[in-house]
Amino acid sequence: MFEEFVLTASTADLGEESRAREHADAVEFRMDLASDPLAQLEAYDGELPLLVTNRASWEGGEADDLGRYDALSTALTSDAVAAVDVELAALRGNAPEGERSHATALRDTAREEDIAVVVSVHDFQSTPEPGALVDLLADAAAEGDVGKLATTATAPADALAMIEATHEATAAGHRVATMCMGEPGRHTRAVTPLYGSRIGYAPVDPANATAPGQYPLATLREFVDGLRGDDPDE
Ligand SMILES: O=C1C[C@@](O)(C(=O)O)C[C@@H](O)[C@@H]1O
Repeated sequence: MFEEFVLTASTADLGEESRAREHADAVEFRMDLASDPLAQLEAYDGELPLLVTNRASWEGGEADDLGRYDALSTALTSDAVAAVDVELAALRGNAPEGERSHATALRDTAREEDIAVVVSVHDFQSTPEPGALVDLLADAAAEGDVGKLATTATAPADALAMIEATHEATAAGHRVATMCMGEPGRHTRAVTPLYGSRIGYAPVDPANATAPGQYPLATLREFVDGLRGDDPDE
């Protein structure tokens, strides 16, 4: 997974998979936003592979912090799960007590099961300058199979910084996924795949966006394929 760009339908409801199938390559299952996520996983009989995310509260999610690892470990036993998201701060140990050992053990389990590890970083306030973004991407990519960075754009220059950092990190050999949150950075979701970003996130139904500035799934698919010049009939 992630040899090429993967468009995920980001959702808390696996029942949406049938509607996502036409446009998405995978589903990001936001376990922290879902009701009874493990029951949903057990009942899942969709076609799209799953990226499971159980975002910690200290990183903008709603999961019970250390408790989320139990649910993630159970999720990794599901055949449908092809990738798991882990926060860089958890792996690097500058997160709350106990995170590092849990995150490392989860990554070990994922590797044993041949499940890809997406190591993520979020900045809900701002977008640092490109050099700092490249450093974050290099750190995240070194800890897993893909280093993912989502920052908040408050001006067009922030979007430009993210595009530049995507290009530089990819040119340096790091496998990354990048995007800006917020209106001025919205277009980065369509454009960074041209510079190497490997994952896109979009809601099937715009009312259920999992981050500010996401395009609806069908729209992002059209933008990414259109900018790449892919033939829509193929
Ligand atoms: O980390 C990410 C990226 C994201 O925050 C976005 O900006 O699209 C959406 C989240 O669901 C996902 O886990």
